[in-house]
Amino acid sequence: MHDQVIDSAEPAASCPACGRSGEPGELRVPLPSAETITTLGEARTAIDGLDAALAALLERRAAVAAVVQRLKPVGGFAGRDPARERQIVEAMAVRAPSLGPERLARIMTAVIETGLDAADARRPR
Ligand SMILES: O=C(O)C(=O)C[C@]1(C(=O)O)C=C[C@@H](O)C=C1
Repeated sequence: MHDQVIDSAEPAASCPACGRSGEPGELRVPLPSAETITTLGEARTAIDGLDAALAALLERRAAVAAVVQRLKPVGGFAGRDPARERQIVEAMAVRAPSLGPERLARIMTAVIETGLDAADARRPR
């Protein structure tokens, strides 16, 4: 049930739900379809697998966003780019139509601000 492959330049990560390895630099995750789930236990297992994948993606996203802060002329919260943030949300809304741009904007604002905060905490002083 490995429907999605996410490429990266890092070594292989195992599937958070079933432990199977992908190719080096890939995260392979099962994408359960909600229609086939009939019990609370199945639903929670599916959510746990999706959350494990989300955590791996959030960790990787934060690391990449920290690199962006070092590359930008003005990084961190001072270098916030609302147009870029809107572009990110619009692109995600195509893939997540049931959430839509307003809800995704709330999620991504939290993701982006958390990433900026983590990058700031990691920055050498
Ligand atoms: O693309 C940028 O300029 C970034 O700083 C990265 C990022 C992000 O986390 O995606 C963070 C802050 C900006 O407001 C927009 C996007």
